[in-house]
Amino acid sequence: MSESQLWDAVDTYFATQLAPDDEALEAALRDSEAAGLPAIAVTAAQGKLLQLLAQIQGARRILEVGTLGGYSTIRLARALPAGGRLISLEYSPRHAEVAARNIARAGLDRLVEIRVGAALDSLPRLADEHPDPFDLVFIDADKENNPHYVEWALKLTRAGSLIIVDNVVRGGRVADPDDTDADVMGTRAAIELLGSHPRLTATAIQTVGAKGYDGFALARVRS
Ligand SMILES: C[S@@+](CC[C@H](N)C(=O)[O-])C[C@H]1O[C@@H](n2cnc3c(N)ncnc32)[C@H](O)[C@@H]1O
Repeated sequence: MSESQLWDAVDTYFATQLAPDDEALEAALRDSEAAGLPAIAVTAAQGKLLQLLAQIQGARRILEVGTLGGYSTIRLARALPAGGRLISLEYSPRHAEVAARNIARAGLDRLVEIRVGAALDSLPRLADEHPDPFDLVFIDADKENNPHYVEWALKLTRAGSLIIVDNVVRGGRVADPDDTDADVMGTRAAIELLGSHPRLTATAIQTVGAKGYDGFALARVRS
């Protein structure tokens, strides 16, 4: 068995025991695949981690950047109490359409709003509405804009809010200062911002699993 097959087998075991997909999550993945969306949603175990983090956080308001087919959106929205709210920003109208159906099937459409467009256009519009602060922000879209998304997350949160940035390892390239790939540079800039910003305290964790070698960063807004 190769290393990645082993990671996959252990992830499947953990997901089966601890984070099994129910009908709505399975259908979300199935319909996303049928609609030709890329298979780049978080894994089952990661989705459950997001749900647990939102629950531990007591999140009532969640902002997501990057909806895809709504798999992570469903996990996050399941952590919300009645009357909670999740706003998810998605560039692709096609992805948003598939996600909206998946979210409705999961019975979460009253809690979730998908806003279509480039997130860097949607975020200032959202800020203009002076929304109540978000308790958790999940950043999982175009990686080159990660530092901008962290900056916007800071504007839209409160002391104690949690900011999660996904896929920060870039196959290990994040540690290479000479790498000029836009996603790597965006991710490095986000990590450096998380580390240097006076209002944030953060860490990042490397992971292995069904999606191979990956990782995420976690930051708490401290003031
Ligand atoms: C990795 S996928 C999100 C996966 C999803 N969070 C999940 O785990 O189920 C990234 C998504 O971000 C969207 N995206 C890419 N660039 C974007 C942008 N500038 N603004 C908003 N969404 C964007 C892509 O269309 C894609 O659907």
